[in-house]
Amino acid sequence: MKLYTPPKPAEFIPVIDLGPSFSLDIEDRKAVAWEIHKACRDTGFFYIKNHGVPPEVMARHLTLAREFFSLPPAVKAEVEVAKSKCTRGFEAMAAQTLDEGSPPDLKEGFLMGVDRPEDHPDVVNGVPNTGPNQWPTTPAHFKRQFNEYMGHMVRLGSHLMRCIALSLELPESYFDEGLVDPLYIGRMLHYPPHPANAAFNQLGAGAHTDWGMLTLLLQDDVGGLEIENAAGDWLKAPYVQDAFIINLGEMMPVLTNGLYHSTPHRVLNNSSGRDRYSCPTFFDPDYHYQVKCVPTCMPQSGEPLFAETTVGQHIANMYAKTYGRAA
Ligand SMILES: O=C(O)CCC(=O)C(=O)O
Ligand SMILES: [Fe+2]
Repeated sequence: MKLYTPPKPAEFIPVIDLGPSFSLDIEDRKAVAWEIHKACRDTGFFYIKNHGVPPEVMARHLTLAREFFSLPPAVKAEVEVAKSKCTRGFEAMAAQTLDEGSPPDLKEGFLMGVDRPEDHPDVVNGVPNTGPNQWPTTPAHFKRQFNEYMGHMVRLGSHLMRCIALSLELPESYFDEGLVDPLYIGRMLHYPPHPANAAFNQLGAGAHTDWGMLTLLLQDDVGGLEIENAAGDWLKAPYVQDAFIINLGEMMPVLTNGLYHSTPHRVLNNSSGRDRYSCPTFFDPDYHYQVKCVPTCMPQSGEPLFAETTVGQHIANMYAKTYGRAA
């Protein structure tokens, strides 16, 4: 039975100490799962501390983003997404429009994901967004360091999915079958200071919800991320030292019959003269995983609110939609 009902829309984003979730004592793990449960039903956004990723790994990854984006435009263009069949590489400024109807986003980015060689059966069979990554040759350590960071993200994402299973009163291993070969996308983003001549309602990232299961966000101390609470008020999601921000993508309401929220968010770099860098990881079960209502959230009617889908189909639809708009 789930007694908790949010009394009113959140006015702040909780910071959850993930430390006890690594304990051998199930009661410790359940205590963290309960905090996650409340946050997922309320803001759909939370910070995590004591997550096991060393602070120097986080700092180094942000430095890597700064190094990459400061390369000359022609060098970045050598690996532009247009040269990839699976949306990997450099995303030019204003290549994406996250909020339909708004002007394109004032950000540039870099995307990598699960690396599949051209002769992999999924690539041969035309599975969307599947294939090889495109790596820049400078900085020389870019690929190695990015992959190392993603190792941390995959471990943390898998751990969080076990916490989320527990938070839904499911066995902790409930999602494991979809996490043998998870579908991850690592992104780096650069938001210049908001220009005075920006178009009407043009932001760094337009209001949107994320598409997948979990987003694990590393941001620098410039700030600019905002999230919409249930009352429709926009809250700032400021920098919290050594913390990641976790939010839920659109697959989570499907899993939970709407109990857990996929919260709209946006970015505006209103700092005076500082560039903002952020590194989201989109973490999903494997391409073929069926996303459907879990038993503990199934309504009595037996008919959940959302149609089931597969991870891959959903992600492919979203790429087509948001990059198509800017094009
Ligand atoms: O840059 C950020 O803080 C958020 C980026 C974001 O929302 C996204 O890439 O989906
Ligand atoms: Fe997002």
